[in-house]
Amino acid sequence: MLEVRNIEKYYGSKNNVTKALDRVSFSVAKGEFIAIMGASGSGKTTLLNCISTIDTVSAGSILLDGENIAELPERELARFRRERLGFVFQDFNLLDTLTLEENIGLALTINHADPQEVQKRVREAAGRLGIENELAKFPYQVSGGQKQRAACARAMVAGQSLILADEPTGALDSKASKNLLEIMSKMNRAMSATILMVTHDAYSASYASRVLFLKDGRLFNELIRAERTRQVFYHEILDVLALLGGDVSDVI
Ligand SMILES: Nc1ncnc2c1ncn2[C@@H]1O[C@H](COP(=O)(O)OP(=O)(O)OP(=O)(O)O)[C@@H](O)[C@H]1O
Repeated sequence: MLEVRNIEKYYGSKNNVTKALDRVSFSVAKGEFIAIMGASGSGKTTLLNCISTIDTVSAGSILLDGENIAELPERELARFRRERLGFVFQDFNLLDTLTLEENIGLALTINHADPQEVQKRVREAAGRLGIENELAKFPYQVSGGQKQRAACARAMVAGQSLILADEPTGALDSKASKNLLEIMSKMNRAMSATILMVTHDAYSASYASRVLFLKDGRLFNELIRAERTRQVFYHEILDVLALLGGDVSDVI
């Protein structure tokens, strides 16, 4: 469903060019849970920003459900993001003046969905994520973990094809992180949600079904979990990170 073909991304001008992505190619099947890892500056966020249409590629193409997103006209980008992509960011990105219920249903409301249908879908998603009793509250009235679960509900409530998560556990303590990762892997297994998650944390990555490693803007390696337990997979991820170099204490 997602095909990244030979993408390159340069920043800067003539005399001062940074090659952030260098001929990166991979594809993602529906229902995969993919983690993208790599040292600081390896291009993870740039890759996610290009896929989310927040940034544009310098060369190559990105196809989502067969559609080349680089060719989408500017005026269609907002709708494309709202309808096809779900976002989960480190800092939650919920609107402070809306309740969790309103936040989760925002994309549907903007699309003029029937209010009763919005309410039904929001409650269903909230129920799956265990925040059905928090819906009337504002973001400042709930915990970080609950905020992030609301962000996950928002990311899937409109039937978005792809959930993009950038360091989703970055602002959570270890208990809330574990809880969120279990929820994400449940969304992935039970609802076939397709998830692409950037993380520098091996523990978070061990919940994915496949891990892509970036080094200096290039794909360096990939690991597939297959039937291995999460614990075994976690140790394999640490081994690749050690190979990648850099400070291991920086990545666990
Ligand atoms: N807007 C920009 N202008 C110029 N250079 C940039 C810009 N954004 C990123 N870069 C450069 O591109 C490279 C990749 O950056 P990117 O943010 O994608 O890395 P990352 O792997 O997400 O790092 P981190 O883990 O620290 O967030 C880096 O060398 C960075 O300095």
